[in-house]
Amino acid sequence: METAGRPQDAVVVAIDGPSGTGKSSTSRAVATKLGLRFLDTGAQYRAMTWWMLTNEVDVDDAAAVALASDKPVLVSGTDPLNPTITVDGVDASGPIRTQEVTAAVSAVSAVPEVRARLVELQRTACAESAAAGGIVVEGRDIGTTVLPDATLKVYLTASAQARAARRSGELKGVPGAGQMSVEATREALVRRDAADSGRKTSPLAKADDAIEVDTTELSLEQVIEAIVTLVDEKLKERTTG
Ligand SMILES: Nc1ncnc2c1ncn2[C@@H]1O[C@H](COP(=O)(O)OP(=O)(O)O)[C@@H](O)[C@H]1O
Ligand SMILES: Nc1ccn([C@@H]2O[C@H](COP(=O)(O)OP(=O)(O)O)[C@@H](O)[C@H]2O)c(=O)n1
Repeated sequence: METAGRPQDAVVVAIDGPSGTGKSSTSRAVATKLGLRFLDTGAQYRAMTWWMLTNEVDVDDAAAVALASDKPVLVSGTDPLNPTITVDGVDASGPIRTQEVTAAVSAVSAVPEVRARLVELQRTACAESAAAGGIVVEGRDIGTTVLPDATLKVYLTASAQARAARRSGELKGVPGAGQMSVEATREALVRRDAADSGRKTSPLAKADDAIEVDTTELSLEQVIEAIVTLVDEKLKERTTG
């Protein structure tokens, strides 16, 4: 019997965790290795935030953000080798990584109307990926809210110091991202994690059935291997019932 492409056979991997734990890099690599699609939901919240800033919506005015939240047309390309994001047809992959967007994104992502809109896009991307075998989706609330029936849920952690060192190393190569010391980067990411964990709607949280992986002492390659192994184990459980 032909089973490929059936939604119930698709592999859905949810990867959540705070900033700099390695969600994007590991998710892309896992999706590439397993031949799955890839979705960076943080990029969508960043794109929404960029649109608000560009259109002079006060990001601290939740009512104004809510009112504008259905205006931007966001499109995410889910090829892990070339993930893309456009806003109103314009490539937003560069502008969404600036410090201005990073500083404003937690306020925008706390607005329930923004979340409702983006969660719908995320579930649609997941449903569309079934024909390709499935998807790796990364963010803050994928296992708890967006895809509670995911095949595998992983919650990545790492010490704040390790995360800050990784992030500030990475930002050195991004034009327009601005330069910050490791200490300033650490303070900014701890502040953002607190805002993301403390919001009312769908906060950053580990799902009860997520497997926690502390990446502080692991190389990127080790984290990728660990997650591929966890997916394999889940698929074996499926076939053995
Ligand atoms: N296990 C790891 N060890 C060392 N560096 C890592 C590890 N995982 C990710 N990185 C690096 O840390 C930076 C942030 O990773 P990223 O995947 O963007 O994290 P997140 O999506 O959780 O914010 C990137 O430069 C990435 O290459
Ligand atoms: N599923 C998600 C993903 C991101 N976000 C928000 O989007 C922001 C940016 O996410 P990101 O994944 O690009 O953050 P980094 O850790 O990569 O800098 C987060 O700080 C959250 O405020 C969210 O609320 N829910």
